[in-house]
Amino acid sequence: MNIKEALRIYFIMGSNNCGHHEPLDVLKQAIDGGITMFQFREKGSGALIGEAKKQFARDCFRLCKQANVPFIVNDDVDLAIEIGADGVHVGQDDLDAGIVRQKLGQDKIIGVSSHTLQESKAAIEAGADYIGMGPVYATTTKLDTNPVAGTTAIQETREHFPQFPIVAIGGLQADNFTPAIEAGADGISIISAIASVPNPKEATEKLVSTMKEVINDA
Ligand SMILES: Cc1ncsc1CCOP(=O)(O)O
Ligand SMILES: C=C1C=NC(C(F)(F)F)=NC1=N
Ligand SMILES: [Mg+2]
Repeated sequence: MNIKEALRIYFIMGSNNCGHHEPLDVLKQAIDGGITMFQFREKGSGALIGEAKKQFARDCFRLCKQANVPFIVNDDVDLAIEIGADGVHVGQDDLDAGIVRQKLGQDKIIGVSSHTLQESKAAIEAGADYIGMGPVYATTTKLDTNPVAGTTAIQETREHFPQFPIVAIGGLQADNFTPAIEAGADGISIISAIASVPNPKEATEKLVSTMKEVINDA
């Protein structure tokens, strides 16, 4: 699969991000609306744990599999291995990407959060398949984000790594993500602009159509 195309509209969700609908209904609507990849990110206040988390992950994975949408697990490498996920996303304070690669093998997707050129270099050398950079704008979805970064770090990493897959994250909406793409991101990752709106399908369709205007092969 072409990772850059998978990064175009990368939906991230946990049960506590869903405002108006049952989580599985939100994911179904996002898939119907045209998301290109999904990250299962069950963390923060009220997050499911243990068997309930595992079952929710399996239910999300089933919806993604039926639609050929790659399914990535945030942080929890053991859960990813247990359910046969397509990959894992780790942050700077999680397992090193090199160790994750040893555990997952070559044919899985490994994403790493990066905030600086230095962190991007380290992630790329460790064998990451993509990096997530942000937060581009202010967000209340993740309470312990780094300071709002704008698109500078994306631009700097793009200048040093012209072809490496980069996805932007943080406060992204249909009406504000274009600068991140112009700075060099291959796609956008979204939580609240899809998960917490009254009509997730419609919101996703708007993101997809806007992305097509910005990237003509999207
Ligand atoms: C997980 C994460 N990492 C940096 S910002 C963020 C939250 C993005 O959520 P939203 O798309 O609702 O701003
Ligand atoms: C903190 C995060 C930063 N970036 C990404 C992604 F968009 F997938 F790269 N996911 C996260 N959970
Ligand atoms: Mg993490």
